[in-house]
Amino acid sequence: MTYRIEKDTMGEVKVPADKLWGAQTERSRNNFKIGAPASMPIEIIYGFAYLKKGAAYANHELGVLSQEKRDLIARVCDEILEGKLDEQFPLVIWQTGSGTQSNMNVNEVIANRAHQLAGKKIGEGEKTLQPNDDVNKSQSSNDTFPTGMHIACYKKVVEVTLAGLRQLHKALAAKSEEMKDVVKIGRTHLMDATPLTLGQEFSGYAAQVEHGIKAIENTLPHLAELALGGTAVGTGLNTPKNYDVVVAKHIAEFTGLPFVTAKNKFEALAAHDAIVETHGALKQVAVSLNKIANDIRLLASGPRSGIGEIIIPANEPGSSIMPGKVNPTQCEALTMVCAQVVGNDVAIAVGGMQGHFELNVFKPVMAANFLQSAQLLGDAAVSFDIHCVSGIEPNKPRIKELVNNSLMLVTALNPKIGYYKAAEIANAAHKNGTTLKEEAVRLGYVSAEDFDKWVRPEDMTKSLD
Ligand SMILES: O=C(O)C[C@H](O)C(=O)O
Repeated sequence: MTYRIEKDTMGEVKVPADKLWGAQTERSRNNFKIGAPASMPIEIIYGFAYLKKGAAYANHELGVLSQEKRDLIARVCDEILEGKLDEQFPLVIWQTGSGTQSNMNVNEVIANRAHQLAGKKIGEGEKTLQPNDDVNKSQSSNDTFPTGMHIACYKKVVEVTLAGLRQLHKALAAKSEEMKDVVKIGRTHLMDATPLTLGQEFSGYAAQVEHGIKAIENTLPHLAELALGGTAVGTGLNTPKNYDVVVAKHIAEFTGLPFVTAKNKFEALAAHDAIVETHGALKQVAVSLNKIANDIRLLASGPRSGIGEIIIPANEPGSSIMPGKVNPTQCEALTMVCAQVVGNDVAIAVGGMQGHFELNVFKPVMAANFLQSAQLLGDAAVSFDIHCVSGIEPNKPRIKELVNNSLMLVTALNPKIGYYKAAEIANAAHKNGTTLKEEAVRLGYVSAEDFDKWVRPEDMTKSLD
């Protein structure tokens, strides 16, 4: 491999000649061989591209950066956002907790690429842009990294998570409507209970997802607050007047998202409660989806020896040894995602607890876990819709068999003959292996005609209508 020499305040560093990064990126590559190769999510780098471009525009607008430099920075940021420079960001999550090295990675790449765009060879002649003085002007890692985090996380939640959840919600609501007349036996404590419709059961799932969507949306105003302008400790040292408001305005314009400057920059640097808060809502969604997926796989269990009330799509052979076996694989994938999200929530909570004085230094791990959860939940919701929920069919004969057999239909007799006599009927039917009707008539508590009139599963589902 051929190298060129790059310099920083500590001296000279050999950098692969074909790469755009500089000395500080190379030091980080050498000093943090932890889980390499690159694990810093590219979305964070794209967040940086938005904010560096926004900073260049704000600095120019406020008179501290030339138009020429602004335009060069903006051109490189656009290239980053087009994905043209992805391989120039080789760093890992497990670096400085402020993300300084990733900030410098972006500064160095922008400076070197701008040098090329200015028609020069990297390392030759005076630098067109200085990474710290021009690209990082009016900034610190301490306010840029949280800004990049918020941009990346907000975009991911809106574009992937919420979009996926809305699709799944629609599918569950449609299934609920489609199966609104299918009367089935309810279960509480995993034991037979009174009847309800399959539509009612699925309406509960749809409502859970709807509440999850609202929970996420409720957190977005905090996530929309940007730390940029706080610089090193939140005071805004080395920024022109009004820079925080102007830079947030540019970032909002470039992203098309409602970003605003954080009301309190000290909070925005020292704590990442906004990340904890939105991820808390993602955890709520994971809890809901886990319950829904568990119910669906239990309802579909069998086909001969389980509950078997619904039929889920047979997407692939389930077993390498048992011919003809079909497994609830989408439920399994979804519940694994939920396990990961709940685990990520713990890592994020631990990270969020670690704000020491003016700076939280768990930024990269919090951002990476958040982005993973947001992506997985959105993707899994779509997959669960397409490959499972939309194809669910009720197994009507099995549902009917289980309803008609259920001892808990006896509950309909409570208002007619009282709880004790109804219990006597149920207990006798269970003990003797007979039907409720046989025992009700034999014990002389209800005539056959009244039984047929009073014990009607479909009527037992309607008290909420
Ligand atoms: O990199 C910076 O801008 C600041 C650094 O994180 C520090 O506070 O030491």
